[in-house]
Amino acid sequence: MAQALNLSISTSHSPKPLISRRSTPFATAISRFSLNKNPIKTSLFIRASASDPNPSILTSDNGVGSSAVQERAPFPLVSDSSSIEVDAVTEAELKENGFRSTRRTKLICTIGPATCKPEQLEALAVGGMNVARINMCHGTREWHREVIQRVRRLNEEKGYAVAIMMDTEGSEIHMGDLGGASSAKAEDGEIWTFSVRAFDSGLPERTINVNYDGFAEDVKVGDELLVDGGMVRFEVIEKIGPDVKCRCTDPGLLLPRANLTFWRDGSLVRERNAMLPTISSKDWLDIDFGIAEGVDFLAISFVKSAEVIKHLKSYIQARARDSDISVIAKIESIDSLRNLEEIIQASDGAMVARGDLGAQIPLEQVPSEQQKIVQVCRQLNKPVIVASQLLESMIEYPTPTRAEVADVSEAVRQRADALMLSGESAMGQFPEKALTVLRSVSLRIEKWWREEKLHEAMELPGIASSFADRISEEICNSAAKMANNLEVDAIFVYTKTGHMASLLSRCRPDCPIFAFTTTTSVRRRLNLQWGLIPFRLSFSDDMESNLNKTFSLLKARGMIKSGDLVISVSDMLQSIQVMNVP
Ligand SMILES: Nc1ncnc2c1ncn2[C@@H]1O[C@H](COP(=O)(O)OP(=O)(O)OP(=O)(O)O)[C@@H](O)[C@H]1O
Ligand SMILES: CC(=O)C(=O)O
Ligand SMILES: [K+]
Ligand SMILES: [Mg+2]
Repeated sequence: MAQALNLSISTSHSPKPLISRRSTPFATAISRFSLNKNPIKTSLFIRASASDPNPSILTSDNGVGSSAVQERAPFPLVSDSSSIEVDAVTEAELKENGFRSTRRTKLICTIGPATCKPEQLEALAVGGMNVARINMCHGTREWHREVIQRVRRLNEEKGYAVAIMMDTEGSEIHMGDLGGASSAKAEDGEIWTFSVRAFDSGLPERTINVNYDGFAEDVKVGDELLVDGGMVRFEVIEKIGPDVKCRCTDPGLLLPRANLTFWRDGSLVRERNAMLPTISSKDWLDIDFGIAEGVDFLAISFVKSAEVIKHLKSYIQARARDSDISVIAKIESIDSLRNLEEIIQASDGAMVARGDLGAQIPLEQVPSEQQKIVQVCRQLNKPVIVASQLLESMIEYPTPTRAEVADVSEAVRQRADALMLSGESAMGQFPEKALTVLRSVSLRIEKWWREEKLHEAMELPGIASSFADRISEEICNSAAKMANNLEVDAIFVYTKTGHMASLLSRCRPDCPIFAFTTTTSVRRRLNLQWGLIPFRLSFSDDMESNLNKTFSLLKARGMIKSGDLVISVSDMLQSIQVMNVP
């Protein structure tokens, strides 16, 4: 499709073009209609066939100079509005504040002891949690199953659409669980023992279990031991069989199962943990559990290569034939940075897991890696999550630091798909307040960027692997551009697989995207993607009737009103339609 597309304009019911086969640029044709203040209904049909590989675009405008829309197609008043499903929180938000102010950045909360009760989960759902994350590093499968069931129940009974993400433990080196204590303080100069021994009768004082049997063999006297990427530091002073004696050099709070890395001569010692599998035997059991429980996303810790993702995806496909669990690659190791593009290409999304990433590369390198990962994901059309320490101080305090707010703003400004709370929501004292901060900072920054038109246009390379996909991609790119130029209120997309919705999201248009999809699982998956408002709706191949149905259902619920300008696209009919809500 190297040459200019042929453009013709016709009424949608007359196959005879008004202006035939003229090479008119999109924008010119459209601006003619945008001047018209009568109800507008404009369609661009792109048709391609095997015999005619050059698609022709037919533009229909049955609104110009007449109120043809109402005359021709009176909209049935459907009283049964229950056949459209949307997240109750989004619905309320749309009713109160209209299209423009809906939040585009999605929010994920890690669920832990501070947020696992039904009323706590509901408070997070009301506060805008789009995805609940459970971390298999902590708690039992029973505990996690209970959380999943509570979230499901909330969705069913109260109309939320919270998706579930299960995060694997991965087989990096972790501390044990501190013998039941919720934390332990390590003071400067104290001597602590890190041991691979199993202690039957409780942990001796200042002793930490290590989960990796090779630990005592691998470390050397003089190595630096970093807990949680440097939150606490030790120096190895002596090895006695399975025990490693260390002196605390940077005091701080030790948390159960915190990650451990060791450094020698200023660089990370990775030979040994490079030998550990990305997905441990425990992880495989957890993954089976996740598949059985029907989680929406599997986040894989310490991914090193695309191979492991492909392997896992084929496993999921064999185990859960009808399910479409998305696999999210967590970028948190040196290897994952090295193989970034192929890992992201193989995955359904990625997470910038800054906690462990900051333990593997110098901290000052994390921001540029974050920006790069966000950019690669956007180019490859994969959702991206920015995670860890966004509001770390809110684990203890009710207000964030200015620096934390600046960090959240930067992730929103980069237009990451989603932001994630970890300890802030899992075990912090102010989970709801932390979520409120993410929400209000997202809204404010998104608004500022739209108003000031500050977003730089990102070069979006073609990613389609077939000609049909390429048409979808062109349609979405054009629809998003038109939406910005015409300042429409919303883009509607009718999509069975969610693909067209994600292509639109990738363009990061100024208006929200209403994504109509037929299945609950696709709808929940779209929850992770920037700017999408997912609805479940049964629809047919007849776009005219789909639109009529949608308009009446949404109007009946007060979510749109007459005169709103929308652009609609679908993956059944390759067309772009522009119209006022009748
Ligand atoms: N299910 C849980 N049960 C108990 N504590 C939890 C649970 N989930 C999280 N936490 C607590 O919240 C903290 C932050 O959670 P987070 O998910 O970021 O884990 P993490 O240990 O930092 O590891 P990861 O690198 O996998 O994110 C944990 O260190 C732990 O103390
Ligand atoms: C989220 C996570 O795993 C990390 O930041 O390390
Ligand atoms: K994890
Ligand atoms: Mg991690």
